[in-house]
Amino acid sequence: MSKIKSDEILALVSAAKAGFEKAYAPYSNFHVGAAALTASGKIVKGCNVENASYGLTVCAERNCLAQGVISGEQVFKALVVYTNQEKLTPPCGACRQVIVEFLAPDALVMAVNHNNNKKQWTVNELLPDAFTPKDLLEK
Ligand SMILES: O=c1ccn([C@H]2C[C@H](O)[C@@H](CO)O2)c(=O)[nH]1
Ligand SMILES: [Zn+2]
Repeated sequence: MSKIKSDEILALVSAAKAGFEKAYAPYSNFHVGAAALTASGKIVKGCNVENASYGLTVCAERNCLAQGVISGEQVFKALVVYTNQEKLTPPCGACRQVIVEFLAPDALVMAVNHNNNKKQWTVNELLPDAFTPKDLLEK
């Protein structure tokens, strides 16, 4: 597991909570925020954005990483997911694949809730034997 400073974790949790406050989830009423620490030390955030055409919903984690890419960042050191659920929210399968694209296998992914309960994984624990950009290089 790559080491992230405790003040960076605090800042990530606070940004993920700010993302959570912006969630657009009128259909599920399941609000999610996410924040990521970029390789250059910036923090980007996201929230889930649902749609009347339910399948078009985009999770907080993917919106967060897309926001990072839009702001010029393509490498992230950690990702935090914030919900107000007693049971901590792990990234869904689609998000795990996108996380693998932009975070190293030993990077930190953490779920946190309104009670400050926390659970953490490495990227590799969330999606072992992932299909990655490297798999595209083989002929
Ligand atoms: O890790 C997760 C899990 C779910 N959701 C969203 C998708 C949908 O809007 C709602 C319920 O699945 O929560 C996320 O944003 N991240
Ligand atoms: Zn997801």
